[in-house]
Amino acid sequence: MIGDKKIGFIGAGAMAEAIISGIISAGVIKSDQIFITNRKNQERLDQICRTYGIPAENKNAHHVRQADIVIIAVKPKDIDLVLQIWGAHFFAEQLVISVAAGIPVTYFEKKIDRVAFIRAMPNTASHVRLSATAICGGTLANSRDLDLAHRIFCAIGKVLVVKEELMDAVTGLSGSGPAYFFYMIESLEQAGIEAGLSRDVAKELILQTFMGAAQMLYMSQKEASQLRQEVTSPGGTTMAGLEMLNRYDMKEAMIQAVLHATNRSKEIEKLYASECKTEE
Ligand SMILES: NC(=O)C1=CN([C@@H]2O[C@H](COP(=O)(O)OP(=O)(O)OC[C@H]3O[C@@H](n4cnc5c(N)ncnc54)[C@H](O)[C@@H]3O)[C@@H](O)[C@H]2O)C=CC1
Ligand SMILES: O=C(O)[C@@H]1CCC=N1
Repeated sequence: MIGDKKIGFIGAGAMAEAIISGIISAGVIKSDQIFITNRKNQERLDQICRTYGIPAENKNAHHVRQADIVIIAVKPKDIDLVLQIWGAHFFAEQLVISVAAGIPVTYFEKKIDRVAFIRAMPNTASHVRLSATAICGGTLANSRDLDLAHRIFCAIGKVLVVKEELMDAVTGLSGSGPAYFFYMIESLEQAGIEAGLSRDVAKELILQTFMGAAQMLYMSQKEASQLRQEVTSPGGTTMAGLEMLNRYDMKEAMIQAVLHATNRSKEIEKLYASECKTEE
């Protein structure tokens, strides 16, 4: 799907691994088309290469620099160092995709003005090709670049092209989203145990219930609220359970979680956007 193009990863952490795992299993790329580098942690690089069949010689910063597409997957705090070290090496025909939360595309463009940048916000479900990814392009990113990014992320889930101003909300909702679900599952596991089930049984029941409910909603024309009502018999067990979720204001907790995460992304963005201005 992306032909013989090479993809280079700067950063070999959780998000890089999720993307690598997804694109290899989707068959969009062969392992030997992937190049990767990581700061300091050689063991981590070795582990990723072993797991995904990436040839040992591809763990090479020089090769990553030569890749057709470079995916920057380091924490926002490490972006500056990456741009310092790598900035001079990016070349005009390259497409650079950043998955860093909160870093505006203009920040990259101010530092390096000859390269097409795309900001992407996937999530770790890329691993299993079920990511929800949003992308937006910088000023030099043309439709061919967006199409290329679209094809990469489409292979590992759903892709939405959004205006950059929406990226913080995307980050707070679906970028961080898997963590909210894992947290709910952790809580439900504990609940199952307190209700008398073993951890294994509780986990199996919850997982199947989540997958079933998600699939039902996905396939149905009905709203979540309607499906919820169909589970809730008057005076029954679900009503008793939901009463507690309302008493402890679970809805408000979820809303605040997403808004707080969105604001955190905005804070990071402001930090970098203001730095762009002072450099003008
Ligand atoms: N983990 C997640 O669920 C998601 C993360 N992201 C974004 O992806 C980026 C990476 O996040 P994670 O993978 O979770 O972080 P991580 O900490 O697991 O991985 C980052 C990796 O980058 C390496 N690194 C740091 N500086 C480097 C440099 N100068 N050159 C090469 N490698 C360097 C670190 O050694 C580390 O292995 C972040 O910007 C985050 O906002 C986006 C969506 C979801
Ligand atoms: O927690 C974070 O900052 C990253 C961005 C989205 C998910 N993880």
